[in-house]
Amino acid sequence: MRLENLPEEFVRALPVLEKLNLAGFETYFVGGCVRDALLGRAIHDVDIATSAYPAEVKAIFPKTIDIGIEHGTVLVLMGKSEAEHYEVTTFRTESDYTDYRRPDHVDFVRDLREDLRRRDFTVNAFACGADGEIIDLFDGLQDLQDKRLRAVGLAEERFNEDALRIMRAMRFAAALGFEIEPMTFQAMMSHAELLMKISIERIFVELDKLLRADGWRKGLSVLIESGAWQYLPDFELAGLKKFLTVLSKTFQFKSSAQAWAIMLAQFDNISVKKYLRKWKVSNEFIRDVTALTEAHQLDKWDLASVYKFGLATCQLVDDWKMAEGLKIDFDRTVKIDERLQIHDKSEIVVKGSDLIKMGFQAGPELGKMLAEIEEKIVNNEWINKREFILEKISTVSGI
Ligand SMILES: Nc1ccn([C@@H]2O[C@H](COP(=O)(O)OP(=O)(O)OP(=O)(O)O)[C@@H](O)[C@H]2O)c(=O)n1
Repeated sequence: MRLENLPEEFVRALPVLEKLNLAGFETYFVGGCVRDALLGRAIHDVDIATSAYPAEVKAIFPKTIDIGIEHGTVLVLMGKSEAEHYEVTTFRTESDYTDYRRPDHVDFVRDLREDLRRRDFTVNAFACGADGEIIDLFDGLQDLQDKRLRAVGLAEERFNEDALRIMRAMRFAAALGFEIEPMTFQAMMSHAELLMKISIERIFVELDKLLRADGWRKGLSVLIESGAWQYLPDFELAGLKKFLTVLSKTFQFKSSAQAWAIMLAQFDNISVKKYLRKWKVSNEFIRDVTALTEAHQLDKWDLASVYKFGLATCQLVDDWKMAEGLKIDFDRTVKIDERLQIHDKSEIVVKGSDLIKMGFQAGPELGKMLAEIEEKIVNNEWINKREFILEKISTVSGI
């Protein structure tokens, strides 16, 4: 089968393939980009695989960067400004995964088949030549047509090599709307425990992508049915099942923080902060999820709460509450935000130094005064104008 119209991302990368081909090396587009091209989906990264060894790739292109040379990957810089760059990886086999996540070493090979057979799923194991010809050694095209996710070769072997693939399977089921082929699913169940060997950061990335996918309910159902949920930090079966039922049928998460906040809201008695620390996510992410969780507990927005959480967070909470079946007045939230004179402390025209000049002592009293000014401005009791505020302060404090 031939891809008649190469996607624009492939066309741009063609000079890389052509140069390598001309030098006598077999070279293909591989992996997820070919899958997405066949499905007509957006292409994120264009991955290129070649029979040329890294030193040979480097000899062909004037500008390269060694980004993972021990794994056979060289970054090739193209175009006038070198703005375009492509990962070019030598065909390789990987041997002995004693830790279930990283190969003990990789061997470079000249044979494309060797490279493709170590890949996770048949729909991720295509190669596509410069002419658009699809190489499909494992019946991936049939699986693509039947919307089936199937491991390449023996599923147990693929999951033993890298247990993260168990999470990838449910993520692809969610993103592509595919069913997981029974033998592959069996192997997911029997190997789920290996997820404990995988770094929590990598698992987070997959679970997060799953939640952001159109078919997140399907992905979560696979997480539950495969038993894999038991190997994620303190996951609760009852909470997960509830999560599948509390939102309107067609609901899609608008941000990762929103997805995690809603999921964790279904778990009994957890501290969001403590819980997310186990996932080793950034402080910023913890802050975002905590804010959504807190804001969700409020009944109605007012000037102070819209100021505290910010319009974007309030709108995500409105969206969440609507999905829970509540009647929401989205305009009201915007209008409250529009009535705010400031959206951040830094916008207050009077500073601590002004108060010190007026005779205030630096210290807790000054802090209290500044907080009071902020509160009065937020509630529109005071105008955020210098003379107005200074006048008010001298009246209040008698200075
Ligand atoms: N644990 C993994 C990760 C990746 N791959 C192979 O490497 C390719 C590229 O991996 P990656 O970029 O992580 O995923 P994609 O399949 O490209 O999907 P996406 O870009 O949507 O994440 C995959 O298609 C697959 O062939 C694999 O076999 N096993």
